[in-house]
Amino acid sequence: MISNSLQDNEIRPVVSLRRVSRTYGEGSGAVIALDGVSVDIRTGDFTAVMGPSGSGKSTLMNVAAGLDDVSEGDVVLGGAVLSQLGDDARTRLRRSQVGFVFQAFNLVPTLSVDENILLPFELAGRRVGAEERQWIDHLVHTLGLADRVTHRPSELSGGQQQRVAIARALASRPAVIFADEPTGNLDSRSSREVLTLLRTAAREYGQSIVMVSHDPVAASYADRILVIADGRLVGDHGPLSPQQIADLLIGFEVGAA
Ligand SMILES: Nc1ncnc2c1ncn2[C@@H]1O[C@H](COP(=O)(O)OP(=O)(O)OP(=O)(O)O)[C@@H](O)[C@H]1O
Repeated sequence: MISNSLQDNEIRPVVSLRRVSRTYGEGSGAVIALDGVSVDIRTGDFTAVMGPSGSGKSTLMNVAAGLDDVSEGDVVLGGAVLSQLGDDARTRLRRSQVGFVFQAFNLVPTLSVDENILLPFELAGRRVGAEERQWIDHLVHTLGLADRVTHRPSELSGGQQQRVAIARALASRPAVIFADEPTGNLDSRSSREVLTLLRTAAREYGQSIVMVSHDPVAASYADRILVIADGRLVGDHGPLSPQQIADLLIGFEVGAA
């Protein structure tokens, strides 16, 4: 059963989806990627979004982050209804409220580690204040990147590159970070480091994180696990073990067949 998360937590959710549908294409070729999804993403939670391939996970992330439009329903991010904002206002809101971590790291190859981490400030046309600089230095140290700040991404391991991407996402303290398969390209040791880091960011810094993943081990680090199948929200769980998550997903793969 899907719990009513508003009752579970009195703090305002960081993102709310209200009866959100997203259809791609038209007529007989139309694909319903999301079908009437309502969910509150709780502030300070590390939330995993799971489901079979093609179930709508990336679409959910893209509409929740304001990267894609909804066909029906509303997304409320940082107190604003995204569909009521023009493109510029939405871009500004995204820059100030949202951080991203992707499987492909998305670091700028010609910039150093430090410059990559500062990129969101550059894009927002903001100067880094003294307190922010302290926070970034703290992140760089905590993430074991202190002796790498002048290096280029190509000089780092995959795990180190992903840590830079996470430092960049955390640097401006966005309201929410969306991570799409953040450990997809990493070996198991680097994956564990990155997942521990995301969990620590939620627990110690109150950072809200939404992670899309196929991997039951990755999702076992989360506080909450949402399961999507055929564009619908079909499960909403507290922390589970990798085995419990794998069993859940097998149920949906079989159910969908
Ligand atoms: N731009 C698009 N145009 C047409 N169809 C799309 C588009 N984006 C997604 N879809 C379709 O919408 C459905 C949901 O796709 P989505 O990428 O959200 O699934 P997913 O759960 O993230 O899949 P995967 O785990 O394989 O990445 C799929 O059937 C997909 O083919």
